[in-house]
Amino acid sequence: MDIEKVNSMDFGEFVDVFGNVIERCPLIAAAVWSKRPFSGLGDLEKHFFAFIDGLPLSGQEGVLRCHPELAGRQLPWGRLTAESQREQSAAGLQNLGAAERLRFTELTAQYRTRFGFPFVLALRLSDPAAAPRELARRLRCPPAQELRTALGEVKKICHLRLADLLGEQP
Ligand SMILES: NC(=O)NC1=NC(=O)NC1=O
Repeated sequence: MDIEKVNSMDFGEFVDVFGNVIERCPLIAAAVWSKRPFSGLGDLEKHFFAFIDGLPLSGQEGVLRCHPELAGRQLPWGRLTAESQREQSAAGLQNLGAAERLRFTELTAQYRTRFGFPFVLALRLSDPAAAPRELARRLRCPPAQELRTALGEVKKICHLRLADLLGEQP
């Protein structure tokens, strides 16, 4: 899809297409629509990122809380979105061994207890086998720093999903 097509979308079509580039946060696409016309992928994603950066702390934490836990567990509030399903299964997290899955589950529980939101990692840009080590490292970070790191991962996921939708190299 080219950027002219994006700029020609009405509100409903735009939110249908871009509503999940930030996991389960269609409001962000709804807000970004009013920033059209976009000059390209970079301009489009700049508006998604700016919306996140402009949120109050509660809103930024809310964006993170909309992300599914890793390790491919079914969510208490329903199934994974198609994008998350693809990203998590491609990362092989659904195939973790029993011991790995237990360690990962324990770490994600400690992480959520400490920070109040799930561990977010752009799986397509990271070595899945290193995910538990990355989780353990970030678990020790100060909350304000970890919030910034986690939002950075949300932006990486957003970039990849936008690149997919526009048919561009991520
Ligand atoms: N908690 C997460 O990191 N979730 C995810 N990372 C991805 O790359 N896709 C997800 O669903």
